[in-house]
Amino acid sequence: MLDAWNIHYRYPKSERESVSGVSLHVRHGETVGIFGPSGCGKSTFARLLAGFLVPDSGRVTLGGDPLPQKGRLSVQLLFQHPELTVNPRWRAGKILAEGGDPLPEILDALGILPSWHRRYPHELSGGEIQRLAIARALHPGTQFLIADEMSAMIDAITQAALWHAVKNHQERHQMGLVVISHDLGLLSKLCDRIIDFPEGVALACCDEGADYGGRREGCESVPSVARVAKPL
Ligand SMILES: Nc1ncnc2c1ncn2[C@@H]1O[C@H](COP(=O)(O)OP(=O)(O)OP(=O)(O)O)[C@@H](O)[C@H]1O
Repeated sequence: MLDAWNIHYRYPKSERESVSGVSLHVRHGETVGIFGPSGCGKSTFARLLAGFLVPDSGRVTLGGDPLPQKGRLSVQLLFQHPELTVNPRWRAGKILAEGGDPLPEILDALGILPSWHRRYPHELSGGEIQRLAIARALHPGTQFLIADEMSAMIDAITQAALWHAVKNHQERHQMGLVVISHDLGLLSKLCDRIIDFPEGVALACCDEGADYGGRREGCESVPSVARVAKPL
């Protein structure tokens, strides 16, 4: 499991906490959606969950141990703006190889063409760079993937193809998936459960035909998602 235990985090120049007492527990093979208003700390929490930031208090564990500091990251994070996560001086082939040899079926599923390999990021579209970032992140060694507004800037058809590739990989490798999005429709299609951030209560049960009009009403509380003690 990937576990966040009562996480608190305040940015050095900020007077208030951006994440305040959040806990989350994600199982292998499970997809958890995170939904919440702008500025409530979702992206900060994603960075904490992936080990990009270190909590002021609380802890993140993977299989009960602290997140590994060395080697290939077992928890991968994808952002809305993939161009910020690739080295602009590297060709696409080198970017892809950064995460180990990319799986041919992943390249195929994501529609990554061999002709892209010699191009620099500025010679690719935003959607094409996002495909590189996804291919780099999807590796048999990736136990958990955190997708922070990964497909927000992508057209609906490409978005569907990318999520299809991610979900196929998840099924094959029992990867845990955390999806952060403002799009409740997308979350309802992808996720086993959705939580309302930062309160941490179950927003909806993702049964087929679930009615999101009722929001919190009628949803079972999810014991693995603790309530936040203090709202932001
Ligand atoms: N580097 C930073 N330094 C100081 N404060 C920051 C920094 N990054 C984010 N914040 C603040 O932390 C709070 C949470 O930001 P965060 O980006 O995590 O929210 P979010 O829920 O992901 O928002 P959105 O849905 O708009 O992407 C905000 O008040 C933001 O201004």
